[in-house]
Amino acid sequence: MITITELDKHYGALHALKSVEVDIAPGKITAVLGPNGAGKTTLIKSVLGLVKPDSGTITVDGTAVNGDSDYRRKIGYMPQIARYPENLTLQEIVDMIKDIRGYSGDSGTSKDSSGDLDMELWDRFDLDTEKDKPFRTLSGGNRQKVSAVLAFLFRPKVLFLDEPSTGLDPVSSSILKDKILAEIKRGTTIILTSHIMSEVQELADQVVYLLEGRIYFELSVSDLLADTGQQTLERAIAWKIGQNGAVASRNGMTEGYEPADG
Ligand SMILES: Nc1ncnc2c1ncn2[C@@H]1O[C@H](COP(=O)(O)OP(=O)(O)OP(=O)(O)O)[C@@H](O)[C@H]1O
Repeated sequence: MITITELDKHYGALHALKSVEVDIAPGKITAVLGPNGAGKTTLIKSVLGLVKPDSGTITVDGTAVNGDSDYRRKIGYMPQIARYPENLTLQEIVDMIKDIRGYSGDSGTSKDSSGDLDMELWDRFDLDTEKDKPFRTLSGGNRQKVSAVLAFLFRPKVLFLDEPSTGLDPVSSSILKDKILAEIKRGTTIILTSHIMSEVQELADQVVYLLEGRIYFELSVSDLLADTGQQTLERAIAWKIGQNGAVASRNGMTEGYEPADG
């Protein structure tokens, strides 16, 4: 579904992505993991066309990202921090996004008549009660909910969720997880980042682990648990990083270290 080859990105002197190669399988949940500053958001934003890589190629569903902006219509994106015009109400923000995407007419939300739009999260988060509030007055969690609604709204084929549960209460976070799992049944391809390993273990099929801008390993969650003999993803990753890290330092490698196969 998404193929990334030899992707490189510098921010000034900082080498944020180093010859990154990834193949994201269709219809699965892939978690892009790694420590703070590893390059996860840069990688995701490169696929979204929000960051311009120095070199390399990205194709989404067969379309080269640089050559065609229409591929973005297939993509939903829930950013790490939701930023929308602060003075618009929640309803106005949804209407604005619908306008931009060429949906007209019905200004309703949960009662959208076209049926093309997915308002399930709007209803489940009970956002009708918040719809007339300006965005600047919303709590952090409610901002996240708006962001989640907009990511799913146009029934995208590919969904990017950057730390989706941050700021959500447990009930809302469960609602969002149910929605993510339901989308997978519909055949959507989902890429998420998270620092909550229990959440990743619950949701993800595949893990792509980035370290200092490089792919450190790419494995299925089940293989990662089996290979490391650990019960939890958190322990499995700590084990793998510890083991590979020890090998790397024994060999005097850090910056240019190539991880062991799998
Ligand atoms: N616009 C920018 N200008 C300069 N440096 C940037 C910019 N965006 C990111 N960086 C740097 O690039 C590196 C990778 O950042 P990125 O946000 O991709 O990391 P991340 O893995 O998503 O981190 P986190 O887990 O903290 O969200 C970091 O060192 C960051 O400071």
